[in-house]
Amino acid sequence: MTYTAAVSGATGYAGGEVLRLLCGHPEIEIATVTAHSSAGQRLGALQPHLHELAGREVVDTTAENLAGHDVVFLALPHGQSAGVAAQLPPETVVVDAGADHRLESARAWEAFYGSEHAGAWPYGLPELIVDPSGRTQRETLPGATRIAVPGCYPTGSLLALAPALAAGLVEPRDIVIVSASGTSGAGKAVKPHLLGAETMGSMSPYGVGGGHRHTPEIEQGLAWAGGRDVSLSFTPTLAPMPRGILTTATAVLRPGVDERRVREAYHAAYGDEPFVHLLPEGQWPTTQSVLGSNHAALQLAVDPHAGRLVVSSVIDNLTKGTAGGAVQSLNLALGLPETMGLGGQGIAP
Ligand SMILES: NC(=O)C1=CN([C@@H]2O[C@H](COP(=O)(O)OP(=O)(O)OC[C@H]3O[C@@H](n4cnc5c(N)ncnc54)[C@H](OP(=O)(O)O)[C@@H]3O)[C@@H](O)[C@H]2O)C=CC1
Ligand SMILES: CC(=O)N[C@@H](CCC(=O)OP(=O)(O)O)C(=O)O
Repeated sequence: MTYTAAVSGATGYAGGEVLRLLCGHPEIEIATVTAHSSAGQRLGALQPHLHELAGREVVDTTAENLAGHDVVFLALPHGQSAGVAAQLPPETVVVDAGADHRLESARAWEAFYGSEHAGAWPYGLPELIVDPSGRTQRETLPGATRIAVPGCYPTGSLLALAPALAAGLVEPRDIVIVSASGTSGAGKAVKPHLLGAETMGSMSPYGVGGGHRHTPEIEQGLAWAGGRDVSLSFTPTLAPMPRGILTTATAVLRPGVDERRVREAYHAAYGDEPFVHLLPEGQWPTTQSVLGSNHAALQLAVDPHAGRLVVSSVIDNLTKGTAGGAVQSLNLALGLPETMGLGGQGIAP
């Protein structure tokens, strides 16, 4: 059976990546592409890399234009998805790349986003361990008709630390996470600090001091993984590259835990995963190796001097960090093979 899909935010970075992946998905037919200010234009003028779809007309993001599809992807600015989704029938599978339905805590939502909480949906990170028996979200997504795709930094951070927390190898408090992201993470809308002249050959932190809105989302996911009372310091940085996120996460080791035990836990968590790879010992991940693919690569070490576990992960913020994660979760929701349409490898050099 082929499913019809509408993709909203089709002219943006996240929507464009959803479309790129759907062009290679054998069971999804792209029926409608929507946006807002660019409605009426041809997609080829705005997403010139999507050759197959160049002639498609972009229409406005309205409930009428999104109606009648089996699947609707939302890749809209924060706060825009909830209103649109509420107008879609419950049987339509809605996959939201935005943040509107990621957080269970209304308090955290209001504190970090400053608007009314629209309620949480099933969270779309299939590899995430959600209870002490080691169950993953793979068991919770089949049949879901609403999916909240994780933020890009939370994807890299949760993949880095969830196995250690789930196995009780590290303390849930005093976690430190630093991530470097390519500038596409900020979207296409023009922002003065993201102009090429400002970002080329330069790196800078932002959202420093616990202010970034992904902090509660990472805490939530790590708490599901087994942390409870998780507290962390998260610092994002902008890196002079279009795509990719390198996350380095450290956590205090519980007494007596050595690197062999940690490595065993990560092998157990990810050994059979199609998209998450613990690299051979001594090989550290590079963002280049995952660009354009739905893969994540990790490496870990124990720092005996600091008594900390150090894990580095890499993802492509637009693929595993958004559109690839969205398609992976959609496949599970529809009962399709999880990897369908996601066969792409990284690109090099
Ligand atoms: N970039 C990334 O790496 C990631 C992004 N996301 C999330 O995906 C969503 C989209 O982000 P991104 O693609 O980067 O942003 P962009 O700025 O690149 O794209 C935004 C898209 O939304 C459309 N849009 C803007 N305002 C409205 C509106 N009022 N109604 C309908 N459509 C509107 C734009 O269309 P038009 O230009 O025609 O107005 C455009 O298609 C965000 O929620 C973001 O947080 C999630 C993870 C990672
Ligand atoms: C480099 C950069 O600016 N990145 C974005 C995060 C992108 C992402 O995952 O965003 P959502 O939670 O908005 O979906 C930021 O820090 O705001």
